[in-house]
Amino acid sequence: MDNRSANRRVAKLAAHLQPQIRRDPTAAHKAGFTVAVLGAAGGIGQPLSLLLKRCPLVADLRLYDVVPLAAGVAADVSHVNSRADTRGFHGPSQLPLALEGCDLVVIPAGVPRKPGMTRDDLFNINAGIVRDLVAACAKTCPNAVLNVISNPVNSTVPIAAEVLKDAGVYDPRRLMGVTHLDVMRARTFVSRSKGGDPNTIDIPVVGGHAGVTILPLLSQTRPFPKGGFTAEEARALTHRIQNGGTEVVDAKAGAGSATLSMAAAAAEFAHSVLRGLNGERNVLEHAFVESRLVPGCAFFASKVRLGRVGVEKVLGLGKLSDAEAAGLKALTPELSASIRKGFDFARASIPALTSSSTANAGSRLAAAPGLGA
Ligand SMILES: NC(=O)c1ccc[n+]([C@@H]2O[C@H](COP(=O)([O-])OP(=O)(O)OC[C@H]3O[C@@H](n4cnc5c(N)ncnc54)[C@H](O)[C@@H]3O)[C@@H](O)[C@H]2O)c1
Ligand SMILES: O=C(O)C[C@H](O)C(=O)O
Repeated sequence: MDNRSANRRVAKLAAHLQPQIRRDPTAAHKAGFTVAVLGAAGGIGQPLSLLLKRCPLVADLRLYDVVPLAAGVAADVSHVNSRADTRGFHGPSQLPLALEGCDLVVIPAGVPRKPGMTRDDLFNINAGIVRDLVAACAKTCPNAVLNVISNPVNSTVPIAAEVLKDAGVYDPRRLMGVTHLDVMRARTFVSRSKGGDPNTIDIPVVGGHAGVTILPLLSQTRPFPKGGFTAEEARALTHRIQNGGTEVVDAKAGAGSATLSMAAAAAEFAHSVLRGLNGERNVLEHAFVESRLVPGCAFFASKVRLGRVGVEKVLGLGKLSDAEAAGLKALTPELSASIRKGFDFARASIPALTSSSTANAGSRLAAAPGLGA
């Protein structure tokens, strides 16, 4: 065979293999992603770090906390035999090192609820923690996807958005509040009461992440249970899903809130984000993101399609039952007020945060497409 026909055969083979390489989810894993957990020594942070160490898409895992235990957690997790290089960082001086080059930053830093508290009662402490951590992300890894777990999510995500805008690096596609635990709870409680496989049952949970702002759309359960839901079943299941967090807070009796189930939810959600960044098509999850779905709510949780840029598309709410439509109407004032509270806090405290970044404000924002739907 002469050189030219050999080259043609190689080119033909390469062209034939290329689509397979693109489709093969393991093909791009070779590079892997750099992921940081901020609050890694905490109740969520520790099991989340362990689960991320096991994630095949993570090549470099950075575990950061304000307490020195971060180093111990990293030493411990690093012995798990997976490819992710794992290092611990602690204290603000090491935060930029933890964030350098990150593709994804997961933020469970902050205080949890005790019995009798609402998530909003955490605002005074957690708002400042999230503001400062996101400011550090804006500076060191402005292109990273941020997954915000710290409560109250309905306010901390708007705070994060304002901080990113102030730094001129806001892209709504890369900012997500993690509401996946609500989806997991819906799958668990509905499949237990009505049958179905909790791994595959699909139940949209929309709105926000606090009490009545958590709105499961049981009428859209797929596969739909035989006989459907009676009004009483739908009411009881909705109530349980909305109060799943309080159920755990009360059961832990002052020792914290959901940590293990949340770590599982955050790890599963992070894995989906990385699958999207990795080029996998049609990765669908729920997240609290910038949205135009509901007037008055600049952020809203709904089904989203994840891709190479983060959130590729905010999907619609579908057809609601009468009870769900009433639930949506009822949640809007509370969610809207929580979002406004986050915006107001950020706007009031940002001038103290960064004076030099103000000149850049909006430069990237202007270029970033909004998340419509
Ligand atoms: N989104 C959700 O569905 C969901 C579910 C469960 C819990 N949460 C929230 O997650 C947060 C954490 O819960 P937890 O049980 O892990 O609490 P925790 O107290 O066990 O852990 C929090 C960790 O954050 C660290 N931390 C505090 N300030 C920090 C800072 N500035 N930088 C870095 N780390 C910092 C602490 O040292 C601690 O290790 C709470 O706000 C809780 O309400 C959200
Ligand atoms: O309920 C909490 O305070 C923690 C979390 O938001 C949850 O839903 O479990």
